[in-house]
Amino acid sequence: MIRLENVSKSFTLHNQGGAVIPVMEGATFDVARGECIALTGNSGAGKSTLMRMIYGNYLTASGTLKVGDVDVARAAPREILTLRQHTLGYVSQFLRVVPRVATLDVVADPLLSVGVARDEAHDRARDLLSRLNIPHTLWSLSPTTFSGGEQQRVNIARGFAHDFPALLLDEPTASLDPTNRETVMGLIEEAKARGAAIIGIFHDSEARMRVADREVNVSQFTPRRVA
Ligand SMILES: Nc1ncnc2c1ncn2[C@@H]1O[C@H](COP(=O)(O)OP(=O)(O)OP(=O)(O)O)[C@@H](O)[C@H]1O
Repeated sequence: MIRLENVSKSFTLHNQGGAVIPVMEGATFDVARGECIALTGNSGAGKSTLMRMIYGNYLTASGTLKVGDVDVARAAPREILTLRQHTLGYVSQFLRVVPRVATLDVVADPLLSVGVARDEAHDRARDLLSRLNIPHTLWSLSPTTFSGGEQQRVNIARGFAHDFPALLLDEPTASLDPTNRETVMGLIEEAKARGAAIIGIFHDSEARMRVADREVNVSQFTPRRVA
């Protein structure tokens, strides 16, 4: 479902004399449907960079980076938007809060945008918000004023609302209490069971061992720096 072949990337620091910093070289691996792989490696190895490349936030210098049939390394912006709408979900650590939109609509939005009927989308959103222990009284309010933990859980609910065939998870259990952590582990296991291909960064090693089928150590793709 997700296939990387010889993917490389460098950053050009325009404000520092155009210095070019290679950060990724020859990244090659794939993720099958129903499989979860964990990106590991030292701090600075390039885990977040790789996730952002797969999501199309960072340009890929060379190689192929396929999600389904789409080569993200070469796709036009419009194709990437369609991919994000239908195929590739991303649960980041923080919610990008849209002012004045009710929490229920924030969570239902990914479903509404792929044409799911309003009632069905709201039922799914209610179910997720209940499972993630967001009090009923908050559902009609914008999450703007919610606590950090509540915003994180709203973000997770939104990320799991649509059954994306491929999912990127950036520290999905970070700073959750044990009950909510368990719920998120359950959501990941359900996504795997329905056939989602998942790539995650899990600093929580227990979570990683439980849900990941394999680890891919990104340090092997970090270019060697010549001293
Ligand atoms: N926007 C950017 N501009 C320039 N360099 C960057 C940029 N983003 C990341 N880097 C560099 O790319 C390398 C990889 O960073 P990245 O954040 O992907 O590592 P990581 O493995 O996710 O680390 P951590 O576990 O600490 O989050 C680092 O050397 C970092 O300085």
